[in-house]
Amino acid sequence: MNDRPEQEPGQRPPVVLDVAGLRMRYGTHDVLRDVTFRAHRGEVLALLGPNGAGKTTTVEILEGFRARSAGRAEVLGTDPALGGERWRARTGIVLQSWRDHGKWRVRELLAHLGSYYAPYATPAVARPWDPDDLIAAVGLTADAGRKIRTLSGGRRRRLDAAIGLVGRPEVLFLDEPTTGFDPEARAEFHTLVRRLAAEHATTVLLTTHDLDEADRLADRILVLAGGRIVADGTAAELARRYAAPDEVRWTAGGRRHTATTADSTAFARQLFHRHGDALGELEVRRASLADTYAALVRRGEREETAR
Ligand SMILES: Nc1ncnc2c1ncn2[C@@H]1O[C@H](COP(=O)(O)OP(=O)(O)OP(=O)(O)O)[C@@H](O)[C@H]1O
Repeated sequence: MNDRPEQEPGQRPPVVLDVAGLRMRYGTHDVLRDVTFRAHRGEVLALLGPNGAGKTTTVEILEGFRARSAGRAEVLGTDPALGGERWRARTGIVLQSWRDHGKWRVRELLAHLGSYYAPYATPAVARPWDPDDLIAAVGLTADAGRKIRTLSGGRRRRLDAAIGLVGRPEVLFLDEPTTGFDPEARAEFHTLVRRLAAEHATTVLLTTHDLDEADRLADRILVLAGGRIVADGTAAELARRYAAPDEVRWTAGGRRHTATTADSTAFARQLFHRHGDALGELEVRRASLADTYAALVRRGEREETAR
């Protein structure tokens, strides 16, 4: 089913996640100081940050599982701290792993959980997702009749994803969704998430440590460091806006040299000019997205310490 709504050309889809000045204090420690971002319908956002940056905390606040200390948070136009059953039925969560229900069979569990969502079906969104269609969408058809405790770790994670999707959520929260996936399962999962966004206009917020995953999957990357969003944009925008310097290496006069520069072409030109034939082993290493990310995190953490 394709439930992506008709949209006037040039019209921006509605805001689904709206977070402003979000703060979270644990004891005397401010984990989130001032987190501000928005997501529109059908957008996939990756929240990237080092260990302990507060990614899970942010997601849990938006899921309504954690009370914030201050600031504004709205999910589908509702404050998650006040969201009732009807609101919850429109959100989906993929938790780290579904440990219970080991004796249940895959299809049986999805049909059972799905039945809770039936009262929340609307003319625009049929709920729940048909179990067999959902099982096919996450690539578990061959395992539909198996008991959950006999599934491999990667297959369990696919089931976790199916559990998060069974109510056909309009917004989906994924906390490190592909941890433990093999490369093939990861690629299939990426395809599934992109399809949800493209065909069903599902808004997705996922946390990850994997820059490559964020780059492949997300329309926008948010970097959380020092309690703030220190960068917000596509991978290409981040690389352009916050590019870490290039590294240039060369030998001259029998010695090896290394320098960093924002303009490696101009730098190399100067080296040729200065050393002529004495210049050797010239290497230019362009800053990668990983370098840009590392530089952003360092800057965010430095700014936090300086406050
Ligand atoms: N209930 C709690 N009480 C006190 N401190 C907490 C609580 N939950 C989380 N923290 C602290 O808040 C900080 C952020 O934790 P959080 O799990 O949100 O980070 P994260 O970015 O998701 O980290 P990771 O990448 O390691 O999963 C950490 O220092 C953590 O120890």
